[in-house]
Amino acid sequence: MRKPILIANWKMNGSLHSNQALLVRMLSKLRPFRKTMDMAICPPFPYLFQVRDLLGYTGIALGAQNTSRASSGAHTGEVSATMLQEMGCRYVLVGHSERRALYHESDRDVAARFRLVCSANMAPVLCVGETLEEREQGQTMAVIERQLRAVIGETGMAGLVGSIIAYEPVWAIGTGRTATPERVSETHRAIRQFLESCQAGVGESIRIVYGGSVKAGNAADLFQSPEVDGGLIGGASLQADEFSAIGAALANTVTEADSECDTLD
Ligand SMILES: O=C(CO)COP(=O)(O)O
Repeated sequence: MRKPILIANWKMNGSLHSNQALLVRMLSKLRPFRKTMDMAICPPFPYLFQVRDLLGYTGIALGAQNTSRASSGAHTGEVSATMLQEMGCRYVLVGHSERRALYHESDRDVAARFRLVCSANMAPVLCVGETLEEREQGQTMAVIERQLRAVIGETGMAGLVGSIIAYEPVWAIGTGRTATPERVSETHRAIRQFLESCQAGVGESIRIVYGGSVKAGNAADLFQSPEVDGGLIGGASLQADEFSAIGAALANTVTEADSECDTLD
């Protein structure tokens, strides 16, 4: 069984003061879901230390929003994967569509970052997804397969094991528009089938989460498909009540039998 995971991507938001207030409120609300799912918070780099301290022993993991494609050296302004690992990060987002579009990260750049995150013993969260234009041209899976192949070319299928894929249709990010639950489910299934065709077992075991305008009001519908293993949440992760309601919706998808297995673990 794939354990659900809920990831907060704060993007370039927050302050020392607001992070503290948000987390104090959020952590108590997320506490009941700790056994049922994995959770992670990805703040901007300068707040990693603060958030790590506030997360303490809650069982909620720390994540980063990106890393350098170089491992060390003369790369002013960059942050390496080993530094993030040293700071206590367990997850690192790679290939977010905002990085691809606004900072011109190519598939090869993303693949290099992915490899470095794996080498530093963290789990990459590989963001994939199509633009509206690509979707309208029926290119969704061609785009996603190209994005996946770049990573497979860099690490082989071994790199995918233990990583997470986030399906984030670009047109759904921060727009209030979500893909329909059916469409999300179909795309996640197609991603699994593609990975299974590359190596049996990988597609079925990998966690695929959905991101793009997930809110408390649509989370239950989006998470109802067994193909959807959780969410990567942007705007709604900046509001404690909204984010914890999304957590509750995800927790509700875990059957009693599953949670008994978890308790036995
Ligand atoms: O980009 C996202 C998460 O990485 C999604 O952002 P929103 O939830 O704000 O649409």
